[in-house]
Amino acid sequence: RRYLRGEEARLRDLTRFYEKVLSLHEDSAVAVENPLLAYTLIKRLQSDWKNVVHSLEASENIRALKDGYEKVEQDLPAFEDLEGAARALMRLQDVYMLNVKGLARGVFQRVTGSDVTDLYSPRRFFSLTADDCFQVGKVAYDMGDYYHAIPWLEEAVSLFRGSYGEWKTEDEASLEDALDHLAFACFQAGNVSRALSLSREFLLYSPENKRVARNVLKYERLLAESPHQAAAEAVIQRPNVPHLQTRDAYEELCQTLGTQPVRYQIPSLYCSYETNSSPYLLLQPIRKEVVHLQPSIVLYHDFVSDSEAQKIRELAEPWVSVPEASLCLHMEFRSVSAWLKDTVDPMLVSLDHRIAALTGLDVQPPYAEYLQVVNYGIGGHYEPHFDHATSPTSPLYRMKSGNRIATFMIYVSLALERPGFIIGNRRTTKNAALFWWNLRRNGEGDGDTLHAGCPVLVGDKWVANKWIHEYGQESRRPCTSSPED
Ligand SMILES: O=C(O)CCC(=O)C(=O)O
Ligand SMILES: [Fe+2]
Repeated sequence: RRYLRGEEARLRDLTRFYEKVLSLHEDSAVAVENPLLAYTLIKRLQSDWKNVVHSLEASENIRALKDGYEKVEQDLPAFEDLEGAARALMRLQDVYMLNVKGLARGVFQRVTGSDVTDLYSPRRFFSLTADDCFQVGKVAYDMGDYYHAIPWLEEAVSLFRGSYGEWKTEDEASLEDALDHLAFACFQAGNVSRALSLSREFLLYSPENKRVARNVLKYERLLAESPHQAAAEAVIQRPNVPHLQTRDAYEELCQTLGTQPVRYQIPSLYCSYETNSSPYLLLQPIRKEVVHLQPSIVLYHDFVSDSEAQKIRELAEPWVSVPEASLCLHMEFRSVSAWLKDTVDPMLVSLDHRIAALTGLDVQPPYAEYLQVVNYGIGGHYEPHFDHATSPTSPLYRMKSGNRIATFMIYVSLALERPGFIIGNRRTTKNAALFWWNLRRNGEGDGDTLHAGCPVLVGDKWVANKWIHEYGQESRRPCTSSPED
């Protein structure tokens, strides 16, 4: 703003000078007749113009702009952050089957066959520019991921075509860049005829580009050698990511967001007011919902109040919202966590009491970990995992209190509109807590407790984990030798 103000003032001053000169030259005969005018004409030509032309104001203005930028530059997102944010968009696109065309236009639609579902309707409409789309495509392109690169570059090409000739200073790319990248991505994906037509279009704008001209010849030769390529509709696979076996189930759960509970059909899934025979809960039982049997998963509704949930966030915020952990760190796979020791606030002690009363377990350190508060940003997720250690060398054993026997997870907030966690076919609600056993009674990990946090589509999401360990629970949850138990 300061730069613009400076430049506007400079241009105003130049305009004033120019108009003054114009008006003095309106009647050129008078200029030489009046000695004052004659003097100022000579002065103008000798000195005024020189001062105007050699004025340093323009360069001083731009220098100040650059200096100001350089001062904050190291605090600005780095290229990795941009890559991370682009990958976060691509993850949302995959997991929620969002249509790229729609995303670029600002709508979050899942298109499956003839079904169109709106997953999120922003309060304020916002769409992407050609250059925005190009950058997402370029991140995928640079990783050799043509599956994602192609639809984003296609959007970029079509938007650049629509605004051809309107150069924007902030843009990194142009129609030519987008055509060039898209052509190569299509070639890599096996669609030679498409690569050819895009490269020809490129040459219309930059006929002197030798590299692309050579590519055109190469594509023409390839097509002449095997004409069937012309009709080949390339189907590229999504690049492999870890957890391939579980990925389909994970994504399907994230997409369907759970269906209605089926407890009507299964009487053993019931609701109750839970006191667990604890005097602590006698006057204020907690609403318990058994959501799954094997493994046993229990949901405690309104386990925390709104003000407790708010307090948990406030206590964790200084750790998760340090400047460098802002939006950049939160986007993509990132989640940021804080460990809250009981001494930090008396509310944490009362949460511990409530957890102990409900579960009947000892949650004093070292039998349980400090409360871990996790904040996920947009695209933030937690891939399918176990909470318990699956290897004897796991750092979890450093507490010398055994493995994580159970998880008590509190939903401090849900991502706006999109719940982030689904148990089987059921989704959780804010302020609720989930409890499940990670280990069987014989101490072995329960392979059926594999779980995940779906990518956050909108806003951010907070959860708090209390991990309870094996030691200290010997008489509270006695072991058996039966592997079924
Ligand atoms: O955030 C979620 O929904 C799941 C978190 C989780 O599983 C964990 O923190 O271990
Ligand atoms: Fe977990």
